[in-house]
Parts: sequence; C-alpha cells; structure tokens
Amino acid sequence: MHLHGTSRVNALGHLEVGGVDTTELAARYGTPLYVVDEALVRRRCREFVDAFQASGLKFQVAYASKAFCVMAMCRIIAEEGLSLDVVSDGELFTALQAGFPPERIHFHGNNKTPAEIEMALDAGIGCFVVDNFTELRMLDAIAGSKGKRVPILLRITPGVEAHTHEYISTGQIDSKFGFDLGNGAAFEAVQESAAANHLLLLGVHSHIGSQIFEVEGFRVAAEKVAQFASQVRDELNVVFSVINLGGGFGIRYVEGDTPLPMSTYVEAIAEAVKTRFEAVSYPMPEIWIEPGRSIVGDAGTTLYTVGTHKDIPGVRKYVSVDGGMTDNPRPALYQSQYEAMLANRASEPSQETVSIAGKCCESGDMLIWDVELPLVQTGDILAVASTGAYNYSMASNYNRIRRPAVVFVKDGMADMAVKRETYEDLVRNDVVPERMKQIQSVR
Ligand SMILES: Cc1ncc(COP(=O)(O)O)c(C=O)c1O
Ligand SMILES: N[C@@H](CCCC[NH3+])C(=O)O
Repeated sequence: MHLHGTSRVNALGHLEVGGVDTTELAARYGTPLYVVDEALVRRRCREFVDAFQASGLKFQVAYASKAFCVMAMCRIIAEEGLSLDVVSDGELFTALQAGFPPERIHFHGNNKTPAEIEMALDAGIGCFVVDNFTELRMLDAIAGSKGKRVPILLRITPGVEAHTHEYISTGQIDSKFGFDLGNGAAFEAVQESAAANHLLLLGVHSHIGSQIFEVEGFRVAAEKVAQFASQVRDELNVVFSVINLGGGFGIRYVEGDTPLPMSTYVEAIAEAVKTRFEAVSYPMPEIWIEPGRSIVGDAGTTLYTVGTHKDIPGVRKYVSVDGGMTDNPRPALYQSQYEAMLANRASEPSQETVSIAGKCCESGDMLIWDVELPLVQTGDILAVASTGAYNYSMASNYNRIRRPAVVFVKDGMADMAVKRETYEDLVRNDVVPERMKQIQSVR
C-alpha cells in the first residue's frame, strides 16, 4: 500500500498516521474507523492556494464539501482561507453550525428548493451557482421579496467531458446540469440574469468531470468559456468578473493512478485563462475552482477488524471485515479500486492474495477483489488507503449498520470529529404508531 502524507510504518511494525499508531486508534475508538491525516488536508489546501498566488491572478479555491462534510472539516477549510461549495441545506447547515463565514459559501445544485434558497439568502451566502431557468426566476423572485440583490454564477455545460486519462469534446447537451453552451440556453440565461432586478451576474461556472489526470480538458473548457465571454460582451455588453472551472483533480487510489501535482493543474488553468482572455482583450476575470477529492481523498484511511475467512480452493479466499459498502460504497457503485495493508503487521512480507468482503447481505459488498497481504488472521487490523473523499459522505445505514467514527490525527494527537453512531441513533427517528403500541397477534 502506498503511504500517503504522514503515514509510515513505525518501529513496532505498525501503520502510523499523523504520528499516531493506528492499532492504538483501533483499540481506543473501535473499528471501522475513518482516520483523517489533518496535515495532509492542510497541505493540499495550501498547494492550491500557493499555486494561484504564484500565478498573479485573483482567485478563490472553494472546497467541494460533498466529498466530506463534517464540522471539523469546515473549520479546517475556514482556517486555511478557502471558500466552501455546498449542494444542499444539510451541507449549508453543517457549514453554518461550524461557524464557516457565510460570505465564502457557494451554493450549487440542479434542484434547490425554495426553502433552501431562503435559508441561504437569510444566511447571507456569497454566491449561488444557478443551474437552470426555473431556479433563475425563483431566485430572482425570492431575493426580491427579501429586498436583496444576490451574486450569481451561471452553470454552463461547455461540451467538454473529461475522463481519467482523456477528455472528449462532445457538444453533449444531454445533462441534468447547467445551461448548454451549444444550443443557446447559456446565452439566453446571461440575457435574462443581466436584466433581472435582484440578481448580480458575476460570471459562469463549468465542471467537466471528476478524478481527472490530465490538464487538456481544463484548457479546452477555459477556451470555450473565454469564447463565450467574448461573445456575450460583444452582443450583450455584459462582462464577467468571475470564471469558475470546477473541480475534478485526480488522486492516487492504486498503483497506475497518475495524479499530477495540484500546482500543475492550477498553472495550466491560469495559463489557459490568461492566454484565452488576453487574446480577446478581456479584463482578466477572477478564477475560482472547487476541488473536493483532491483536498481530502488521500488524507483518509479506514481501519477495519478482520473477522471471518472463507477459502474456496482454486477459486479465491474471502476475508471479511467489520464494515463494507456501508462505509465505502465506491467499489460497489463505480468498481473503484483500493490498496490495503495489515496495520498491525505492516512490515511483514505479503504471502497470499485475498479478497476483502464487507459484512452486508449483498454479494456486491466487496471492498477489494485482489490484494496481497501477509497470512491474514482474525483480529488483524486492515487499513484501506485513500478513503477520505466520498466515503463518510456517502455512507449508509444499510442492514442497520452504524456509521463509524471519524478521528483527525496530527502531530501525535488524535481527536474525534464524529462519534460512532449508537443503537439509539438508529431508532431515533422511528415512530411506533399508536395502533401498534401493543403487539397484537393476528392469527
Ligand atoms: C459542480 C462540482 N464541483 C465540484 C466537484 C468536486 O469534484 P472533485 O471531488 O472531483 O474535485 C463536483 C463533483 O464532481 C461537482 O459536480
Ligand atoms: N461521488 C463520486 C464523485 C461524484 C463527484 C460529485 N459530482 C465519487 O465517489 O467518485
């Protein structure tokens, strides 16, 4: 397993993260346990900010909180001076509860409800990323009813779709997100928002995909946005002061993943924006981005306790752990791959290839199909790397499994950021209707 950030093997042959022995974490907090390497999260934040500062452009880096949204994380993001992207009232509530400065919050989503819009307006958030005409009109009306003028970006679909190793310029209009650039919807949206009394159009937003390992897709998106900005200026006399190029910067999960340094993405984006906007003699806009996975993904490690084994000679050996798709649905959803090691025997050589199964009543509940480990024994602590993004945030209570605790580690300290759910938490919102208060036999 690749050792990310402050992860290392200590003198006892145990995996250590943030200066803390993970076997001690497992003993103290139980398993499954999400462990977050705080120094690595902060380092990633700074890599983005430093690269933008070097570019000389005005910028905002907004952490896409969908990747991992808990109050402690919001605090770190606030301390690092980043902005925050939220896509629901729940993410917004979490950020506000954490004391995150509302003026640095950006609200995304293709179906913001009137209640969500009101909540965000009342909180005084910095910007709405408007996704469609229904929202545009509703936002204008609600802002008007509150006597406010609200800063917005328009999410456009630039017709660039980036995959891990390539991008496709599709001109594709079949997406639930955004105003299409190719069919004139984006142009109309600019026209309409510029004329709206209660909207302040800052510019446009484009997001081309996730877990991207090359810069070409971002360059092409910047080019398309610059062309559009120039057209809008010439035909509508509207000038954008902000261009948001979204998130999607890839990280390493397994060998063969080839992430670029975060500075490389930023340099390519800054260069493309400078060149393209200068080419059309445009006042240089602020550049905003919204990375999620690349801020927190490789800073997360999940610890599990190994339980049962099932060896099918000539086929495979299943080793089951005390978590699974409930704490990490990504292998089941996306066939995502992960690396693992035995945290309590981290310096022992590999001796067998096993498959790691979760404990849900579901054949697809597999965490890793083939991983080489020392001879695995019941009670071993299995560590799975790069589980910081879209794991806790996508966790479920399937099979009424309780969500794990989250611990932040740094400089030898471990601090709980989320408690493990209790049995009471599982039934907290259950209501037994009056007529079922007594269990009456019907036969
Ligand atoms: C609009 C938008 N912004 C930001 C992100 C964050 O992406 P990532 O976690 O890949 O950086 C996403 C997710 O793909 C997104 O849809
Ligand atoms: N949830 C996805 C990524 C979606 C990104 C949000 N638009 C993942 O785990 O990889």
